[in-house]
Amino acid sequence: MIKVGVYGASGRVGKLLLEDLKSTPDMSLSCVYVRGTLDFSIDPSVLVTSDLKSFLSASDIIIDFSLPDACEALLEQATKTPKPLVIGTTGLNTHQLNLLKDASQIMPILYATNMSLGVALLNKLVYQASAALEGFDIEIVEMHHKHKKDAPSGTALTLSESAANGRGLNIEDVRVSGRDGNIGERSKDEISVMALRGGDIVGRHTVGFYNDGEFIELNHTATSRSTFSKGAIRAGKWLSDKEAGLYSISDCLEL
Ligand SMILES: NC(=O)C1=CN([C@@H]2O[C@H](COP(=O)(O)OP(=O)(O)OC[C@H]3O[C@@H](n4cnc5c(N)ncnc54)[C@H](OP(=O)(O)O)[C@@H]3O)[C@@H](O)[C@H]2O)C=CC1
Ligand SMILES: O=C(O)C1=N[C@H](C(=O)O)C[C@H](O)C1
Repeated sequence: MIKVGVYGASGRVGKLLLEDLKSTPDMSLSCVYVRGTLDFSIDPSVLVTSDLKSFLSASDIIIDFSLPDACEALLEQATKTPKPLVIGTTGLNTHQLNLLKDASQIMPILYATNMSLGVALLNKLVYQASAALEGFDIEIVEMHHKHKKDAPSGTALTLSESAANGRGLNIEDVRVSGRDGNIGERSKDEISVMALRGGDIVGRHTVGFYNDGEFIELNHTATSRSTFSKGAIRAGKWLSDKEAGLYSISDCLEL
């Protein structure tokens, strides 16, 4: 039985992880980290703690869906108490991403901005389309619920990297994240990533390739947040016996 610790357990995805783990063979919830008081009931066998060291020690693997600063604290403690980590938190800054990479030298870490099978495939398709559709303008639009804090979404940023890689470009050189005012014509290589927020949209990503006379749009829509929690649990099972290293969702899905 793989003992799972959930970080961000009171959140939208965290709560689903607790539910989904109940029906997952070979895995059980061992521990949740909470910084305040728990406002829902939980099996008394599960350790509820606000001490990161105890949290890590009580689990065989950790699944994290929290916020960037919380993820940073987890990574810092994990370097002293290493465990396989499935990280789903988005909006990490450069320092936090570097911390994650460094930590992966001493423990296996699977970092995915989107845990769904569909988006993992979409990234491959975007890379191929970007390489094949020379001269087409690439524009990415993402839509999420009004509570989402980071923008653009981690998924959209990863998709923009796939698109840039398909063209042999560095995304940092070509990404545009907003247009307003008398900005002039679109430049040839720019890849725009635009964020819309509203209501309860779980997650929608469209990558468009636009040319004179035709365009193609590749779209993925998550209709249930369970897609992410189930995907993270699948990733955790896969990661539990891996060597230290940084893994992607494509590694886990063998895409
Ligand atoms: N990779 C993927 O497939 C997906 C990634 N995400 C990402 O996962 C993250 C969580 O999303 P979501 O569940 O919607 O967010 P929520 O805001 O609903 O949940 C955030 C969780 O993190 C906890 N948290 C916040 N700050 C801290 C802190 N400083 N220390 C400890 N815990 C903290 C919150 O606890 P508290 O109750 O105490 O505030 C809460 O449990 C986001 O970054 C989101 O973008 C979301 C969906 C899919
Ligand atoms: O915050 C969310 O909800 C989501 N966040 C992830 C992201 O930033 O890409 C994944 C998913 O789209 C939902």
